[in-house]
Amino acid sequence: MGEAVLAGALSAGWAASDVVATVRTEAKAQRLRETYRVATTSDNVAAVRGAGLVLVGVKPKDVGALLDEIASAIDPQAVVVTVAAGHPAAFYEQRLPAGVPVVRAVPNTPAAIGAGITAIAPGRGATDADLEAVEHLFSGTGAVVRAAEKDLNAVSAISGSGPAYIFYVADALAEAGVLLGLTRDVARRLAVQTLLGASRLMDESGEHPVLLREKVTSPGGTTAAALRTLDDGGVRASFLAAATAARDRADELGG
Ligand SMILES: NC(=O)C1=CN([C@@H]2O[C@H](COP(=O)(O)OP(=O)(O)OC[C@H]3O[C@@H](n4cnc5c(N)ncnc54)[C@H](OP(=O)(O)O)[C@@H]3O)[C@@H](O)[C@H]2O)C=CC1
Ligand SMILES: O=C(O)[C@@H]1CCC=N1
Repeated sequence: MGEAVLAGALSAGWAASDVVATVRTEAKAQRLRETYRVATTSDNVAAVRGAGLVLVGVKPKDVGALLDEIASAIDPQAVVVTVAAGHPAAFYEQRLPAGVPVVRAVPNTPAAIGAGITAIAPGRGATDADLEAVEHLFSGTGAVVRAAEKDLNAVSAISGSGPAYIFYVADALAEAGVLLGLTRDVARRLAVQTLLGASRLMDESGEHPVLLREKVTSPGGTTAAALRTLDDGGVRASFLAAATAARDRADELGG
């Protein structure tokens, strides 16, 4: 995720010479230097010293130790942005020097190709100017929306995890094609292009998904037979339960 944000920030006009990426292996350092022309270091404390904006991109379980490591080196004027799921802004505020503004962000992996959507929410001390700086950071990764912090775990359940649900559907659809005798290659291409085309149609037509679904579903036809089977299998209810499970897990990770 951190690399996707890095790529997006550079395409939004951030100068590579202003960025320091922290890494744990020389192989990764070399790849980032060669791909993005940014400086790299394995010293987190040195990386944050003097930085105007610090992006936290480690796993939720590693955030506490990382903050303990870097807190004393963070410039009081810096903005700390975090993409880690779950932890509330207050978790950061308790561990950082008083007054350091925190902004939480929930991106998703299509950010890597500039087609992501990121929701951002301010912590207690973050100003509108801080939010604008963070909006600019993510603008190269796709759309950016503002949300209330209390809603971020729900956002994470929909758009943060959402790409995984779509890949799951793509895989299931392709496997269905194989079941019906199509080659794997053809089945995969049919599934992927259908998801892409349907997504673009929703976006470009602006029509509600229900209306678009009705246009595919001829009375007494083949799609109606398929959709009844999905309803019988509880697929819609499973999506509701899945999103609820993701939101609850984010609540749990945040303690
Ligand atoms: N993946 C997703 O779709 C989304 C993820 N998120 C959040 O983004 C965060 C990262 O997730 P993701 O990118 O999937 O996970 P990754 O494991 O791919 O990325 C975490 C990175 O942090 C590095 N790292 C770990 N500890 C340290 C440390 N102490 N100092 C410096 N670097 C460190 C790891 O280095 P190394 O490579 O050496 O292990 C790794 O590159 C999570 O908190 C997650 O909740 C949010 C929205 C969507
Ligand atoms: O699975 C996770 O925990 C992260 C957060 C949202 C998407 N991936």
